[in-house]
Amino acid sequence: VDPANYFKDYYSSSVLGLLNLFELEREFMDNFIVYADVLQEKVDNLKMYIDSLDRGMHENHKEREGFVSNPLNAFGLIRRLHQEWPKWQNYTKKPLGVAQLTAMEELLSKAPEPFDMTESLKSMDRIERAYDLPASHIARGLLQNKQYDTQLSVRDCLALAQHKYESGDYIRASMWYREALRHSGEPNAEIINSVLGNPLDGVDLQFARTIVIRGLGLSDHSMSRETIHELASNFLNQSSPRDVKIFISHYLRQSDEQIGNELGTVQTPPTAHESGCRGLFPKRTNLVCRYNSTTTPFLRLAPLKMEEVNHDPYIVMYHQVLSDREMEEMKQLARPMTNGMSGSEMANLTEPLEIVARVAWLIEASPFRERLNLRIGDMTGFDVSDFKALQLANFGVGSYFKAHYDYRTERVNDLGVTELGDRTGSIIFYASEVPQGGATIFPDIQVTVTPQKGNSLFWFNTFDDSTPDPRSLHAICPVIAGSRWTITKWLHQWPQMFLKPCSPRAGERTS
Ligand SMILES: O=C(O)CCC(=O)C(=O)O
Ligand SMILES: [Fe+2]
Repeated sequence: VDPANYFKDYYSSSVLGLLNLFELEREFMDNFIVYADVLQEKVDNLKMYIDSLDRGMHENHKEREGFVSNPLNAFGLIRRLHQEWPKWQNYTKKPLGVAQLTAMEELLSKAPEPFDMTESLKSMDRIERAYDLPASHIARGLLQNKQYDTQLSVRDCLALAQHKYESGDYIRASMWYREALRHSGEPNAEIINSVLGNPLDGVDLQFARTIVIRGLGLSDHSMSRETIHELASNFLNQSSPRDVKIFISHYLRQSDEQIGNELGTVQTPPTAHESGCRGLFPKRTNLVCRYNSTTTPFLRLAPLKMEEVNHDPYIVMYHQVLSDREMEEMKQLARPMTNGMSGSEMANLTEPLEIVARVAWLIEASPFRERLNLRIGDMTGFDVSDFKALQLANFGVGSYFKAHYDYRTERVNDLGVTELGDRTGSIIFYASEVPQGGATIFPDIQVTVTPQKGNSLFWFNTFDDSTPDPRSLHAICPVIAGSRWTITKWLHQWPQMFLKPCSPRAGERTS
């Protein structure tokens, strides 16, 4: 596949793509403003001419007769209509801002396609669910405990409501319809709606339908989707618009009374995965920080600050092992990045992706790569000289990596590195701050690791006897805000033969 086709026109999965879109909108607005100015100038000119005429009011017949009886007025009248007005009429017809109109059309041909729109709806949904954020908070710019000074518009809320409705999530759909109706509306809504259409047209009916479907679904689990939708349609067909309004306001009053409930939006207990992302795992105690000055001779000179994250399986965080300069260097090397799929493959996906992020492999030697590999060797004691490539990843807003194992599975076999043996250990460098979300979690052992810029996380995926340790299951929670950069390296089994000899698993030791 031509790398140019990877993800080429899709903006939604990375901050880099969104920056391009931000530029696109700015350029569009620049042209829009010039176009509006040109129009304004024309309006000003037309008014100026009218003002300059000073023909007088001439309210009644007698006054008008007096006016045309004056030879100067009569002459002027004839000459104007013969000579001037045709020219002004021509002026009104003159095409305006043609260059801007063309530019705007060209810019819009690069606007996000439906696929991008769907992806960003899915991203919002992922964030909403993973962190159980109430629609009322999101709409007002409150994400977890952080208040942003941005709000969603009525149209934003409705697009989200419609998406939930279409994906069969009637609980969240009703929350979002509710937010749309509760919205105070935008200034100049009347003028804007005259162009865009009134966003609230038909919303009452759609909201009522959602509430009815939701109610029916909750009350009788045996009913099929078709039956539920049919019953809802029958009910609504018998209702007048007034009935619908009353029905909705009754529902709103009722759910206002449950507003205290809003924080626990959907009343199902969180999965281990969700608990991890929400930071709900029990706090660890007996873990320690220490300096590692023994792995290699180098560390006797420059000891590393290590924080034990988990004893068994062993997980450790190294503090401040990547400099700001190196992080910048890495981002330069990371272009162009792909998600490994072509746009049309992405668009035809029916299953959720395992990973939504941009990834690049550093295959070519560079001083940066050699330096990092040396450091990894120093930190972990692993020999990485047989597999020098580094993986760079950028996770944009809403991006995630679903729970997976790094040891040999179908997925890893595909990568053709199996001759080096299994991925005994994994190490990642957090190369950016992630303001919200994007934790690395190990749901089975209840470990959540918050990315900290410049730090590095190392863990074992296999037992000492090199068999897979399923407790190494891990995932990346959806990024809520920020751009998450990482460098990943898998540490393979065979090159470690003499550095980390296999030993029997603790439970199997016979003596
Ligand atoms: O970036 C992370 O936190 C983990 C990355 C990971 O699991 C992987 O690349 O296999
Ligand atoms: Fe992984």
